[in-house]
Amino acid sequence: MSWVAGADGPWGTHNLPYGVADGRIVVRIGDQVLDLQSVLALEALRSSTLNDFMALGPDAWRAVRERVVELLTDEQHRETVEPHLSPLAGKTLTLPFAVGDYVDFYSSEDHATNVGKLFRPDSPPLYPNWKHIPIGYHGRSGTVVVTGTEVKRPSGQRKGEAAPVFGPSVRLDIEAEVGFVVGVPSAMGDTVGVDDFAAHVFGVVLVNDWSARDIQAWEYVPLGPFLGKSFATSVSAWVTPLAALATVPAPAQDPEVLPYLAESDRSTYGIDLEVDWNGTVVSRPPFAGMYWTPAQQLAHMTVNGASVRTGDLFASGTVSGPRRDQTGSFLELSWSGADPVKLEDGSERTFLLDGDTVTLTATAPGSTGRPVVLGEVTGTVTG
Ligand SMILES: O=C(O)/C=C/C(=O)CC(=O)CC(=O)O
Ligand SMILES: [Ca+2]
Ligand SMILES: [Mg+2]
Repeated sequence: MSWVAGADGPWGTHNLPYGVADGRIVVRIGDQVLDLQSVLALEALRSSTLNDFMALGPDAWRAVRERVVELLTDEQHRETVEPHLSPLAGKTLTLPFAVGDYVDFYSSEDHATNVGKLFRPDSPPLYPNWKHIPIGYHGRSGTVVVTGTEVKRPSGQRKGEAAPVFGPSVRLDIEAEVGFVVGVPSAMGDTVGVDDFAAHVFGVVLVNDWSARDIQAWEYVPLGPFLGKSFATSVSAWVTPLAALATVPAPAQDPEVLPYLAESDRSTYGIDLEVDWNGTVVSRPPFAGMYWTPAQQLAHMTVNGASVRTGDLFASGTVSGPRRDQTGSFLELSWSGADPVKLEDGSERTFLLDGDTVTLTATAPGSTGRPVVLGEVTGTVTG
């Protein structure tokens, strides 16, 4: 048991996510943060991003985590460590890592099926490739922003009656996703095997991949997502290390995948998300049901010899479950606007209005048996 007040809650020593508060690397414990460079003699922690630390790899990550648990648990360290704890309230949390490349997948069968039906009503919802290849695209890392950053409604082209129309998006949406942060890079020409995920990936963030459906629907043929998604992607301020999370079995795949995607132990994380729209929980997307696992995504992303770098972010794709109240986008939740969502304040919504706030939260089974809370990601839309 930790000597820190509040450590018996969800932010105990079983969790210990990493972040950057007032420009310094910290871990969260209860409602406080521990300044790591003050208590650990590790050069990589003298930084305002996690990148140097993440590049050190699993042995260093494990050693630091074990030492921090010891410092916060063993009463003999209290006197030296306590001065380096301070309240989280009032601190400025910045993007915890310098984002390298950003890739976004499309790995929920339910989401892909729903979007297929809504965007391409005259074709089968899943293309024949979908169960053979983790579909994804390269996004815009320069517009990945930390939770709390306002999101300005994008303008762009959308389909009109006779000619395209230009103006602010009228179908602004969210995508509730789980993001994976690369720590250990790979060399160009090398591949990362499907069983080598934990040797490269440092941790997990929550992601909101804001999406302008009207811009997207007009522009995506034939090359895929572009300006409808590149204006903002929000991530949580806390990176939950993989070590904090328990693994759970991933869904079986049929047909059998190619050997480079075949995992010896097919597992994922039991991350249960909640989507809150202006104070009303409208959806609870279950990550564990995703068809393609993050290990398969990383293997696929590098199978052509493309390297990954420290700070690369790859997101799962919208997390949707089979039920309407488990969908990770408002496109699905409102069935493209046909079925408005009622909020607790009595108002109705289809897509986002200016002033709306969306907050994604999540919990997951933890590696010690205690549940882990992930850092939230929130954003308010401005006109
Ligand atoms: O199927 C399409 O044309 C488009 C799909 C998406 O918008 C999904 C996307 O960005 C990937 C994901 O988040 O699942
Ligand atoms: Ca997405
Ligand atoms: Mg985006």
